[in-house]
Amino acid sequence: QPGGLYSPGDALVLLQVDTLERRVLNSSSAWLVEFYASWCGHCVHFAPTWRALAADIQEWSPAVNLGVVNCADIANQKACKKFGITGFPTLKFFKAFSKSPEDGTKIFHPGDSIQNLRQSIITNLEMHKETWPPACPPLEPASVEEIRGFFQTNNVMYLALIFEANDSFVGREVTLDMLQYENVAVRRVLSSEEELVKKYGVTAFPSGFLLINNGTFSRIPVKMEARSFYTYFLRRLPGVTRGPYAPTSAPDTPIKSTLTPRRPADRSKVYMADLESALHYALRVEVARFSVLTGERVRALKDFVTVLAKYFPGRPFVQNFLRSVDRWLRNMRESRIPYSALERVLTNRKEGQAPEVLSNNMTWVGCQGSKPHFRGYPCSLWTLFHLLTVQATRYRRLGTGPLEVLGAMRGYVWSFFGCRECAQHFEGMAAESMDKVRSVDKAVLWLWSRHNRVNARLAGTETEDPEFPKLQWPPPDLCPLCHGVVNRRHVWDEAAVLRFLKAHFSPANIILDYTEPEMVLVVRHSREAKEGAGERAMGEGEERGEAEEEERGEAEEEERGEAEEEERGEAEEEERGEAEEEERGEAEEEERGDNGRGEEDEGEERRPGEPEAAGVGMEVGGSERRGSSGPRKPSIVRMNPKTQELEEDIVDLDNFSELHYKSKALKAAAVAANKQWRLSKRDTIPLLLADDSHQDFDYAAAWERLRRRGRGSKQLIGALEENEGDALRRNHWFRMLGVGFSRLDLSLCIVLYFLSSMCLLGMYTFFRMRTRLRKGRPGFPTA
Ligand SMILES: Cc1cc2nc3c(=O)[nH]c(=O)nc-3n(C[C@H](O)[C@H](O)[C@H](O)COP(=O)(O)OP(=O)(O)OC[C@H]3O[C@@H](n4cnc5c(N)ncnc54)[C@H](O)[C@@H]3O)c2cc1C
Repeated sequence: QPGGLYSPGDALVLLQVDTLERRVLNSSSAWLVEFYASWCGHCVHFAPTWRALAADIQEWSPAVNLGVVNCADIANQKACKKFGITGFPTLKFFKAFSKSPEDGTKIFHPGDSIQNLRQSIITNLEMHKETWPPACPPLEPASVEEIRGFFQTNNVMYLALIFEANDSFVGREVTLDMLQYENVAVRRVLSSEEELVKKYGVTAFPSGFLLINNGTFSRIPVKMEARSFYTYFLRRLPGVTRGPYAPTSAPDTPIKSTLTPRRPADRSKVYMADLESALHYALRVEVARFSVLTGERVRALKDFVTVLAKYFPGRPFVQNFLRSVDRWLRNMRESRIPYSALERVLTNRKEGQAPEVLSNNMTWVGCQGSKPHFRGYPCSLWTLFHLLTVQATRYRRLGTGPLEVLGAMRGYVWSFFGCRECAQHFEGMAAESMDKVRSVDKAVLWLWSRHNRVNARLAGTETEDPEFPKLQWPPPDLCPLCHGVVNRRHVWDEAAVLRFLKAHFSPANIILDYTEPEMVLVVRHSREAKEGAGERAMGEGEERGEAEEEERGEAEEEERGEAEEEERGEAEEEERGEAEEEERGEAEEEERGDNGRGEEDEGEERRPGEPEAAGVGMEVGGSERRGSSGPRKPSIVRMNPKTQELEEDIVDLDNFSELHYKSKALKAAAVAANKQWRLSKRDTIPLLLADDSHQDFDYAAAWERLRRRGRGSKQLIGALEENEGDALRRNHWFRMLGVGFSRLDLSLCIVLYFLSSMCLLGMYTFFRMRTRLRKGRPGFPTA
């Protein structure tokens, strides 16, 4: 499993999307499957136990198999959803010959002890009623009659009897341990079976007796009356051999493993790639685990998306995306939202003058771990929420109170965060003190201090990436002023910490390295959306369980989604956009006022996503952004100077992409205007400005550079040409008439033609009448 916690060397079956159902359902053995997410700290913590359990019961495999599925692997996402997995780790037991994913029953693993888990497997095996796994020996206690006629009905040399109390598992464990061995059988006998106890003179429980088919018997001579001693003794008996069963440790399909190259990252920066990956994972993977969102989850999602739409300082098309999802959710009055309906909104579809796109790539940069299972999503989620708490201090007027962002985080973590034990820990901290937070500044500090508590708890555990030790943060090299010593004890200077957090989690400190350029995203996602629509249509036929949801979702989507998007959407966008703009403007003014008074040493305030000046106590941002205002030279990629050299190509490609896309956007705007779509001044002016500023850009040369760049670029070029081709095909009718003719132009021509004809006809009639009148006059008598 690429990036997973387990490897082919472990004694368990690594299941993937293509093997999960095939292996687990309709199997002649039972299965216990761990569904995990490689980024989940508790899964990392649990992995050694699961691995050890697999090794411990490896010999039970003809009766019960142990498997694992990494649900963090996007390829497995749908399969995990189908199996009803909403949190990690989840253990599900599937009886032999289970028919559907819903047949799995959750197994709780109190204390994560191997013994508890082993016993739990036995208890579940015993639940088989009609369809007992063929390779599993009987586990129920033996009776006097069965023992009496045992050698007549069973062709074995030995019968081992384990005398034990009713609640002991030793007998059943030894039975399963020996199931692959021939010429020997094992039965447990309860201490309450008096006749047998008396017959063999049993005085201690547990104790083992060996009966041979020649009628003799003796006590099993072991140092300790325990499972491993019995098993060891029985496996070495003369004539006892291992049967033809082979342990199932090899996976069906070869493991594809792609090593992700290490991306150089600067610890003093925040990376947009991490933040966008967090958004994608949170909205399209974590939320997607629930086929239907109800009650608390609906509220939690709405709150989360609202704070994102308000405060996330993203690239414009990401902000558009978030606002559009927020608008859709706010218009949803029902307390029940099928994910299939939400999914359509979360799929990037909107192109044109205001693209709404969120990448579905997961690229970790500042959150990249030394191994794939370290860091990643949880790291990016912390980063996202720190950023949001800081952004909320900048736009106080937009906020609804000091708990707005923290409350949204609490709701999100509780309702959706896949690491369920992490969610419980966080909820514990929130319940303890979150409601005591009285200001947005205090909210920033509350999250910082609680995160440090988590860091302290996890330091030195197996979830810690050795290359990124869990320190109390920020360390002195990042913020010397944050640290002090009083009475030889370390103390935090909270005012300095707050200033540092505000600078660190500010838009100016966000680096765009490794983000996908806008145009690449738009082209790729529109293609994926089309493919996705096709797949969904096919999938609906197959996935009967989900059919109802899908249908309802589609109907709702059709009724609501499209109507809302098209009818209400535009009007609301304008209204709300303008209202928020105003509010932001006011907030900014106010904040500027505050800054003028010198309360916060933060420099000029800006709207989310706009550049800002350097913060305090650290090097923030690149020089090209500092203090810039008005139209800037187009550069959507702000490279970290350290990686600039390495990534020269990416800058070039990104610049090209942006410029090309903007020119396309301008064309789209013209088409939109012709279609009589509403384009406000606010929309068109930046587009015109953008295009003017790019007039000297040589597209032909850029295309050529792309072409020369070989295989990697071919896909992109293909996609661009395909997209371009689509547009051309759509417009060919107009192109035949010549550039610049639109439907509106043609209609105006026809109307003018009609009016001028009418005018000529009128004039003709008028002159004709006058001539007639004149001709008739001489006939009249003159005075
Ligand atoms: C809500 C929540 C609860 C969690 N609970 C658990 C749990 O109970 N058990 C478990 O094993 N894992 C838990 N995790 C995961 C764990 O906290 C880490 O996120 C994960 O181990 C990755 O660690 P990391 O080294 O990338 O740094 P993280 O702790 O994820 O930090 C990410 C980045 O934030 C910055 N940072 C670090 N500390 C602070 C701070 N105090 N204030 C501001 N910024 C900071 C640093 O730049 C750091 O690189 C939880 C995650 C979340 C989001």
